[in-house]
Amino acid sequence: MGQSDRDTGPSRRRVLIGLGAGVAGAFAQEAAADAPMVNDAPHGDAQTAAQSVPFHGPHQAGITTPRPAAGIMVAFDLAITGPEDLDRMLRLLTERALFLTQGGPVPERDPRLPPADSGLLGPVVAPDNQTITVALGDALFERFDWLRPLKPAHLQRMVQFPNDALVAAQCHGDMTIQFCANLQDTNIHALRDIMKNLSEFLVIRWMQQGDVPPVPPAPDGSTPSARNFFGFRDGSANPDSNDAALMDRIVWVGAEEPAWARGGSYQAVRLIRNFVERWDRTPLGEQERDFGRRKMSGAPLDGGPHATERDVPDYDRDPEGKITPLDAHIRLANPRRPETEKNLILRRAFNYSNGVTKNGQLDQGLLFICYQADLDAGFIAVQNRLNGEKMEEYLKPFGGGYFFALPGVAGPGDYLGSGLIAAARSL
Ligand SMILES: C=CC1=C(C)c2cc3[nH]c(cc4nc(cc5[nH]c(cc1n2)c(C)c5CCC(=O)O)C(CCC(=O)O)=C4C)c(C)c3C=C
Ligand SMILES: [Fe+2]
Repeated sequence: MGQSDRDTGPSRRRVLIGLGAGVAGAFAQEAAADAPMVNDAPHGDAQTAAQSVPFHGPHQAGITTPRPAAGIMVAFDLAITGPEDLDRMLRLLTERALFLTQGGPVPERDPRLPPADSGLLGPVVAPDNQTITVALGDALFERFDWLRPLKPAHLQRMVQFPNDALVAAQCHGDMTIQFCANLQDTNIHALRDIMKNLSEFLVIRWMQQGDVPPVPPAPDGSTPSARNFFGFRDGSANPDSNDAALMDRIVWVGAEEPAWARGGSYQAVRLIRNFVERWDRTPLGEQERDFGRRKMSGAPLDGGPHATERDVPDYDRDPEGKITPLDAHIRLANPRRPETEKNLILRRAFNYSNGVTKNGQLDQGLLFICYQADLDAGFIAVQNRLNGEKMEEYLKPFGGGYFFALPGVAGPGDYLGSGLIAAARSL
């Protein structure tokens, strides 16, 4: 939807109809015309449509930038043979991502040609908080002799954890693009634009859409975390993404990686089905013990009646797990010991709802995405601690993979992966 489409409201109709009859008739008509009509578009918001996230910088947007309401993770296989193809693909992708994230008018073309744009957002593409985050997979590095020596130190193929039932067609890939925006249509528009403009290079392998329900601010002005499909607040204990020094330590890779990779981050993606029917039949107390938090407030179990999700659990005072079970999700995920500080990860998940399974059950779950500076010490270590958790009874991971999110695009002359291409050419 373009800017002009979003601002069109019922007032135009009121003016037109009000011109016709006598005063009373006109008044009645005006009131009726003011009432919303069945196919009026839901009201867009010009302010949120105009929100844009800077594209240039040392890191890609869409990792530590605030997560908007809609996301799509798309994994591609790439039709490339040599560094020249990869170079052309990445330059073109950068060009499209810059336009799509910053917005602007769609070029007009000779009507005998296909239009330049799908038209989904109208004649002017609004940025709508769009971010486009590009990551490369282990499969791509392993396929080519000219890329293998440049593979980031921790990048590897995702292997099955004990509770997984991985579906081959929904795992791995050469590249992912994470699309995030205020509206899902904005993401779909961006995906279609990229598919059209890079059709010679891209084949979609799998994709998953997801959403985060918008949450009104709390009375004290703070923003509570959104709820996942188990009804629990999700994100409470995420590390502070505004703390640049912390992000340098836990999210962005540094000197231990090949020079081209610095400023990038490891992306772990997991498609995790939630057995929501079974969950909804589980007693509240058991649900709360499984997570280690109160369902309504999100507070840790050892907090008092006024505790909030921002309170920090004190496991030292509960060594036997009498209040927060030792196998509660949050206690396993982050035991809060000095030696587990190195396992911190930045989570950026979305809820997904894919309709109904062949067995007639709701197909809902979590599009789990996290970023870290070290994949082994991050996602893999945390998942290994979670293996066997009580929550597994309600979870079935079936897809995803490990990828490396490229460093940012420094400025107008630069492009995504330029350092990797330069390194490949100098091998
Ligand atoms: C391997 C990493 C993790 C996976 C996979 C994962 C799946 C998963 N999580 C929830 C719901 C919640 N997770 C919460 C906290 C939490 N989860 C992880 C890691 C993984 N979760 C971490 C590191 C943490 C933080 C722990 C801490 O620091 O205390 C919470 C509590 C609220 C919060 O902190 O976000 C919920 C709720 C689901 C439903 C799920 C799979 C579907
Ligand atoms: Fe979790």
